[in-house]
Amino acid sequence: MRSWKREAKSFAYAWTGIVMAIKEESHMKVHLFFAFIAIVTAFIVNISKTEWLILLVTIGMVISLEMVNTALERVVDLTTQELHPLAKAAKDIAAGAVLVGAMISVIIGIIIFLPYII
Ligand SMILES: Nc1ncnc2c1ncn2[C@@H]1O[C@H](COP(=O)(O)OP(=O)(O)OP(=O)(O)O)[C@@H](O)[C@H]1O
Repeated sequence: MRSWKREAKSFAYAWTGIVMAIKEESHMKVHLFFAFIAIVTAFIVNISKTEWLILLVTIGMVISLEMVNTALERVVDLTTQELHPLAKAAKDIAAGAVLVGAMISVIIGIIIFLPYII
């Protein structure tokens, strides 16, 4: 069984990863900015409990996808410094996953907030 000390260390490493992604990835700052705007707007227009749940899951999805994409970029760069079609495919597909998540989040944002605004 893992000790509490080891669990705490793993948590600290994961937290370092979050901080690193925010510091090093400009896209992370963009996602966090829009998440902040969405959360402030949600408080102002007083969305329902279900809408809060959907909003939080959506924010978590986009930020997590961006972090996995960042990690994958690092692994690809570690694997090869050369230009390689597989490196390009891996990076572009992972970036595409973030784009899918971001587009869905925009649609969800419109569905949640538009009725409160119009
Ligand atoms: N080793 C590589 N071989 C082939 N194509 C690559 C390689 N590294 C990056 N690319 C491609 O070059 C383009 C630009 O990549 P670039 O390295 O500028 O950004 P990124 O690493 O994908 O993301 P970021 O700008 O967030 O660091 C992308 O289409 C990417 O897939």
